[in-house]
Amino acid sequence: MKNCYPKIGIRPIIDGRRRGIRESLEKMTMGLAIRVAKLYSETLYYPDGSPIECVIADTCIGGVKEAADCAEKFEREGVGLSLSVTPCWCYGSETIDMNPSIPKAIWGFNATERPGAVYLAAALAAHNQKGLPAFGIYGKDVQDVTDTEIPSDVKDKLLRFAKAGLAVAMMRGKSYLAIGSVSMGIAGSIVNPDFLQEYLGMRTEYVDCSELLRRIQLNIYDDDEYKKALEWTKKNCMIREGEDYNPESIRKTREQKDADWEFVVKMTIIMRDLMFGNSKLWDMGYEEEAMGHNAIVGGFQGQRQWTDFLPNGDFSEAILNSSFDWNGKRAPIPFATEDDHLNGISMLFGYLLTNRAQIFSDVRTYWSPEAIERVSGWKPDGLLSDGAIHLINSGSTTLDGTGQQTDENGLPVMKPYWEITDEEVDKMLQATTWYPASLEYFRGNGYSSNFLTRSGMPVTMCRLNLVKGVGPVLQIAEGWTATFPDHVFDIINKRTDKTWPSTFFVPRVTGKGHFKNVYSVMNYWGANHGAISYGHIGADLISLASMLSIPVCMHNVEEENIFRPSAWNAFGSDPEGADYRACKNFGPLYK
Ligand SMILES: C[C@H](O)[C@@H](O)[C@@H](O)C(=O)CO
Ligand SMILES: [Mn+2]
Repeated sequence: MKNCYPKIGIRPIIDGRRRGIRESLEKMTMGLAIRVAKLYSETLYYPDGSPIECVIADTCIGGVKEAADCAEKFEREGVGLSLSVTPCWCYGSETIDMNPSIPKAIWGFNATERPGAVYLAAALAAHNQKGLPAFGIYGKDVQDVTDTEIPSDVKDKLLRFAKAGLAVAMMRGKSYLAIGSVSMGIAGSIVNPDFLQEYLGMRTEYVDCSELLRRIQLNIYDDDEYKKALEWTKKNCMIREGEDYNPESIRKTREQKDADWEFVVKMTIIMRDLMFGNSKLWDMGYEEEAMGHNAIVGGFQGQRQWTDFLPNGDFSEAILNSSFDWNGKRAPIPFATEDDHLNGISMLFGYLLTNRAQIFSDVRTYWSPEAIERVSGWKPDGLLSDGAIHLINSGSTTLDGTGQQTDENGLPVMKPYWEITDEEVDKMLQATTWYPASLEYFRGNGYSSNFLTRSGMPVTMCRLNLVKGVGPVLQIAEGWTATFPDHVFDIINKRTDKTWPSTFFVPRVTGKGHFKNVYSVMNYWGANHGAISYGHIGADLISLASMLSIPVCMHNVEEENIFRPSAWNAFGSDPEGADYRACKNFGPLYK
């Protein structure tokens, strides 16, 4: 099946003067475009694991007619972002990409024989004057005009721009599927269709939770898949059902517990079908249900009306967010607990930038070194010497968050699904215990995944918040996962919800501002949830936020890695304030 992901459009720009100049530059200019396309298709992947596709303009672009022909080709071919490349002087506003809704960048080759950098500056000035933000890429070192290498500083920027631009293009036109309504007054679960529409180009689809019940009661799911899923769940999850910590007086019977397992497996299939549709339902005569909601991310209210009498969504959310299920390894599905769409979208950002599963967590407790020592007698050292933030949540924590995948050096990692081995899938399942839900919270039972994330993974926690009068803002904290010695964890774990998965997060601190210390990161976090991605992806998130006109209110990314459209430089020399002013000036992409 041919994928319909957006492509990267590459525009070789040339000096239009015939009878000498243009002819002498054709090969070199087209060569640059071909080399960038090669870099992209060899380095970047779509969420299904297939290589990124590029479309190069049919001719070099020396003037407006060729720019228009290229725009027409890009439209036809489904281009979602464009990169212009040139080694020479060309004609600024006559050649730039004028499509206002796709991210744009220009690479001006740094050679001196022909002035690519002069074009870059002229074209960026034209972009800024016309209110069409574009990223400028200019290598630090002069290259020979015959040099076919792309220097590493240029590569970094080319890739950062492409990853962020592809994320913008991939979410556009898709839906957030809200199953249920507002959970326990959590502001992030007041799903905001204007934000999704104007900033992300996305729809909001709402489905009442009763749709899950209808499909369960009327058997509107693929029964063959259900049987297969239940077998798999028996073999891989039910055998790791944890001890029932509930008071004996309210414990469920074995029969009830087994029925609850069957129920949560059905819920998982139905939630996925609601998001993406399922052709099997068409064959069963449910043509409308077979279509799904064209979702790319979703969330489930759960608490309280549903969980007060029916099994909770913990199993379903954890499995949807993982890189595998009973059908084998597959792309993880960003899915938010408590229908916190702001965390769901934060997860979507991380997912689209990395192709990796995302951890959803409550940002629960700051454990200071003093408090750790007081309760456990153990004095934290090393990574933990300034304490840690305990991330924990009943539902959506992906099983990839166990940290049971390893890289070539044996270090814990969360990989794109196509790089995960079957053995690693087994390890993730083995590291997870499924506890009967805490019935005081979840009267309807369900099963919560429990594990402790392995220490030493570089991770980035991010979070979108909506602030009246400002709009969306993004916060970003890069850091690492950490663990305590077993006896210390045991003490800490028993003080909290011991049926839930735990990740201890130590942000990289800077000694000042929001990142003064670990405490300040917790203290300045803007909501009860965070989305955690593998890797230090703060710089990619910053580029993505700037494309979407979302200011970043808190981050710990080194200044030299911050890459925003050139116009941002015209809003003052304090980068954070300039970001706010630029985002306000350009406004949401789809307004
Ligand atoms: C069981 C509780 O209601 C939790 O779900 C609650 O602490 C939260 O997760 C709040 O985000
Ligand atoms: Mn929560």
